[in-house]
Amino acid sequence: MVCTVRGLVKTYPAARGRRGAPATPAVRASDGIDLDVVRGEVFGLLGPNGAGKSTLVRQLTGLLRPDEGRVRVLGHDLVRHPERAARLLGYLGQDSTALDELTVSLAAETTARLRGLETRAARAARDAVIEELGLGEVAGRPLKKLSGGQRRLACVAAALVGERPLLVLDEPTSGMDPVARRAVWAAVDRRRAERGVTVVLVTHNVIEAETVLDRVAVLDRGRVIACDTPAGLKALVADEVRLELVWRTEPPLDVPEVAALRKAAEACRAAGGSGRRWTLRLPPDDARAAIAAVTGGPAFAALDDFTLATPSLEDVYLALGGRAEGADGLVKA
Ligand SMILES: Nc1ncnc2c1ncn2[C@@H]1O[C@H](COP(=O)(O)OP(=O)(O)OP(=O)(O)O)[C@@H](O)[C@H]1O
Repeated sequence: MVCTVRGLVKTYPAARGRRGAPATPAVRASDGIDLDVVRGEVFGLLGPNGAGKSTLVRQLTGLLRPDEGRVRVLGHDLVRHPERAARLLGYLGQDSTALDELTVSLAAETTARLRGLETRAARAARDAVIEELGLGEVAGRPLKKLSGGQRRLACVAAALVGERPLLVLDEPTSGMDPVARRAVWAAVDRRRAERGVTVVLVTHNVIEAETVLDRVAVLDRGRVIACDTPAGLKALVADEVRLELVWRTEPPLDVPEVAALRKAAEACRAAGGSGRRWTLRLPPDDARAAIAAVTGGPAFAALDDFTLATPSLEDVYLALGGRAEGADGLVKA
């Protein structure tokens, strides 16, 4: 086992409001979390904004001390010895400004040196990761002068450089274009395949979650509400399909079938079932009947588009009772 978490509890204390700002209540951001991550797997943490994902990974990396519970990484107790984390894992936080003044090249080289590589080895590792992530053109520029996506990519390069048996990446691809995202996932996958590196990954992006992750823990309000393979999680909602309807302007609610569907759309409001775009989760037969109703009758003129899809992790998340406002974040990211 690379990483074991038992009974993890972390409460951020209440804060008094200052200068007219409202007081904030205490938040139990980790509420009794148990997790086991095995060697060589890409383990995802999925959940809405504020679910407690970053709080969890910051405790996994020794940066935040839990109130209760145990964190063991590669045999080390990181609650008692948080300083050991730096030797064991490569961490990419949500916003990393520490490297801002350095050039991409120096950021990678310095990190490699800090991880114990000799000068020559550090330079070789630097060149390899810059090439691997397609950063060659911007290698000589300081991070603070790069675009958001390039900057993030440079931080990924620094997180990956050197040989760490565990990588903890908090939304590594946020703000990146598809080419950069693909390069990051390929780099992660290569480390897993060639070196047996284990990866713990926070992501909002459901598509990514389905393609790169071996297992996923779904977090909600500081608790793990499900943990399985993407396929295993999807089996939870296998008897449903997702129907999306897009209306040209206002939905024709005077058509009885449409008015009836609105109720189902509101039940799925979390996924955007209001306004012009409706998302419905229905048993296959009901979805077929709904399509017949909106494409065959007077509603058709008002319909712009529709799609029918098998369930995604997002549907699983909703079926598990995830919060409405969070699901949006899951889809967009
Ligand atoms: N330093 C802090 N002080 C007080 N409360 C905090 C602090 N950091 C996080 N929180 C609260 O703890 C909860 C969990 O936050 P956390 O950042 O772990 O969530 P997250 O799942 O990573 O969210 P996101 O997807 O938005 O990054 C939230 O309610 C948040 O407001």
